[in-house]
Amino acid sequence: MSKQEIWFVVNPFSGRKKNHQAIVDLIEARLDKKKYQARVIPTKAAGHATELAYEASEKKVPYIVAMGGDGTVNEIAKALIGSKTALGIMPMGSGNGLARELGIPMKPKEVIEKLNTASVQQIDTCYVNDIPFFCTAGVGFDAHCADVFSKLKGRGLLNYVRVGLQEFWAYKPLKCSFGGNNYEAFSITFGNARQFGNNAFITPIASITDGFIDCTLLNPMPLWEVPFVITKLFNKTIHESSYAEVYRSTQFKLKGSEKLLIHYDGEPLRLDTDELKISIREKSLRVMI
Ligand SMILES: Nc1ncnc2c1ncn2[C@@H]1O[C@H](COP(=O)(O)OP(=O)(O)OP(=O)(O)O)[C@@H](O)[C@H]1O
Repeated sequence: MSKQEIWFVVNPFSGRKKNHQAIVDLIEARLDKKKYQARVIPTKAAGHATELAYEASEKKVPYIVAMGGDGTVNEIAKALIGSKTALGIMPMGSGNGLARELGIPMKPKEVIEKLNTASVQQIDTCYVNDIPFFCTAGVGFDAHCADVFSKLKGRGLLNYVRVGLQEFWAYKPLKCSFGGNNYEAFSITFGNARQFGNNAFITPIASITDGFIDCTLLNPMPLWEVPFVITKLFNKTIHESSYAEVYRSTQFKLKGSEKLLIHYDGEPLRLDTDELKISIREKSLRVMI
């Protein structure tokens, strides 16, 4: 059997205090050399991973592994939509949403073992306007926190929780019209996958292969209810909360009262429009599992 090319695209700045070189050494030592011919490529700047993924796809490289956090995964995955090149993930970030959703282990040694016997599956891709996302995207409190979080030096779940608690006090609900109703919503999240990352299941009954987008709208809640809602977020029952409204469709539209701040796979972005269209392209991304 001829060897198959596999590229490891490494974001050297991903993760907190991660030893990227030690993981590269582990890949060289443990990746099945009879099966794969590996190439390790560090990114030079934001956006470089997307260029490399387009190049891999054009050159018909069968596999490209994103070695980084959800930002790097998103950069690579968006270039592979509709391509024959399959995405692998070596999780290095703090959320690792898509990796967790696909059952990819968090320990590098176990990831390499899994890559050695990997099969390829096709998953759906969602879009917020024309921006692809693979786990979740949304507006409201989560987008606001993603924006605050992106300006911090510290990463990790603890910092997310800190930002969330700090921002809750001053947060003003999002005025918007959605599904024919006017809302002042705490947050509205669209899920291709079930979780934000960190095993926080915001759309817990979503499936990444069903051709549908799940939506969880959270209505404003008093502070004393927050611990109960957070518990539901982590034990996959937020859809049963009395503050939640859940919807499933192949398309959603939303109109805000000003230019919208969104997050897509945890990356914040201020749009130039007050309108959102969420859509889906079924089974459009090949992933290694
Ligand atoms: N060489 C580079 N120099 C500067 N920025 C880079 C480089 N390579 C990638 N990036 C950018 O770094 C951003 C964050 O990367 P990534 O999500 O992989 O790590 P992370 O922030 O540690 O993970 P998480 O968001 O899960 O905490 C990405 O949006 C990407 O554009």
